[in-house]
Amino acid sequence: MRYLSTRGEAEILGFSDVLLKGLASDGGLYLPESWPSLSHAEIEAFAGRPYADVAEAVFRPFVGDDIAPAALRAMIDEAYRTFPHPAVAPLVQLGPAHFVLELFHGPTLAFKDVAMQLIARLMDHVLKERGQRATIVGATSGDTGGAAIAAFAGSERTDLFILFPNGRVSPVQQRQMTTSGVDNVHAVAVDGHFDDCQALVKAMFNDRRFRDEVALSGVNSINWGRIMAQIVYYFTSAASLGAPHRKISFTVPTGNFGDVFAGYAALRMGLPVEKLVIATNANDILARSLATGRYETGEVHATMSPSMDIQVSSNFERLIFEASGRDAALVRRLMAGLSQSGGFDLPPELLQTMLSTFAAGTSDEAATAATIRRVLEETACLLDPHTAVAVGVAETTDTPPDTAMITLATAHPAKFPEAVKRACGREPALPPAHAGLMEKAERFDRLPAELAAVEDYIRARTRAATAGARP
Ligand SMILES: Cc1ncc(COP(=O)(O)O)c(C=O)c1O
Ligand SMILES: N[C@@H](CCOP(=O)(O)O)C(=O)O
Repeated sequence: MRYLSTRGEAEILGFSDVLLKGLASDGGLYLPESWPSLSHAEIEAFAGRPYADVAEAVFRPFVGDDIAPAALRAMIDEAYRTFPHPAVAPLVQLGPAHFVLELFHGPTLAFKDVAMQLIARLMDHVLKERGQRATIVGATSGDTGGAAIAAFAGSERTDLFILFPNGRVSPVQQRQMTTSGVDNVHAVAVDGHFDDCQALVKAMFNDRRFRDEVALSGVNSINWGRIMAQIVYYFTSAASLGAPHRKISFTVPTGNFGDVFAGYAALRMGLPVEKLVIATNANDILARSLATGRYETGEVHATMSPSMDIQVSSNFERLIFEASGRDAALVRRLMAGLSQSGGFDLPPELLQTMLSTFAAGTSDEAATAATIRRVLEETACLLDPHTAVAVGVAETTDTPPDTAMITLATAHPAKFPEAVKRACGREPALPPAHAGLMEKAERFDRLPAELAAVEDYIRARTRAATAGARP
């Protein structure tokens, strides 16, 4: 499989190069040249199969010949053995036709583990085969950082730098990033919000000299590998509820648009999906864009679902590319508008195409707290605030009676104990495997949201600059 950039001006690459590269050299995001397709018979046969079997079937066409089948399978098995739940991503029934897909059974209790456990292994494998090292940077609003640190901690071939917004992540999220105690991991508290961290990461990729000097790589969902890994659970969950013969919709709590774009990718691969419902908190840029056709960034609001406190939703660019019939010139024009004036208008026919697949809704703070309270009373299920945003939106979305709704549960409630307690009076405890996290000593540095300061910091600490860096 070959991959091309949404902006149409970067070199076309194979899977391993795309994995290491992260962002395309023209500032765009990589997508497969064509969508592999799975037949209805193949999808039906996923029901009841081990998660790793489905993952292998989904990844194979994307990986192509770049990684030997046995090595790929071994990495998949290892990655999903880190999930103590035998189903990896189990479904829990909330109502007659409403199910919650629990994606938080991995090492850091958030859905990011599903992809991160795999791509850390894939990257290490490719780097080892090539005899290279890489410097990995990531921006986080709380969960990507912890998941990346858990996945890359101790890796011989990578140095990992995670930028998180100072004071804007939950205490559990912060400890997951600052207590690893390993030398190849650097947690950095940036004076700003998530969008500043993400802008710094993109600016580092666009600084060619720096990028080459430190052999830069990225693990945010701008990296195609992240999206690929997240496609699997759309297939496992839908098949277990009767797809392709039963109608299924998904509601996805959304920030950077990576997770819901993985659902769109599953649809493009042949999974029949009625609707993909985008659920946002008060940072409702995506819901507003679909309602008005105007994508307009504004103030970031701090909410009880901090991982979704995002305005610049990177993967929306991938959807613009796909829904416009792969019009790279349009993507370039809209993205130029975004950087020049903070917004752009979606052409009306593009908006209509998006609306044929997507719907969107917003849950404000009061509604989210009420959802946590009500679901606990009615089902004894304790939701984290991100999942509660999505459950609230799913319940207010028009769903035909013959359609099952799957809402993605993206984090364990114990990552946000204060917010959950405020909402329903019950403070969720961390699972036993995480006992002691809050007592561990923290190690992190604090930096201004300035490119030069962050680049100097990384330069001084990366080992890729000195040994076998990628050319
Ligand atoms: C718990 C949680 N839910 C939802 C999201 C939104 O996912 P995405 O950015 O892929 O839209 C994130 C982070 O982005 C998250 O950490
Ligand atoms: N919510 C994320 C933000 C980064 O998103 P990503 O999926 O692009 O890595 C987080 O928790 O860090």
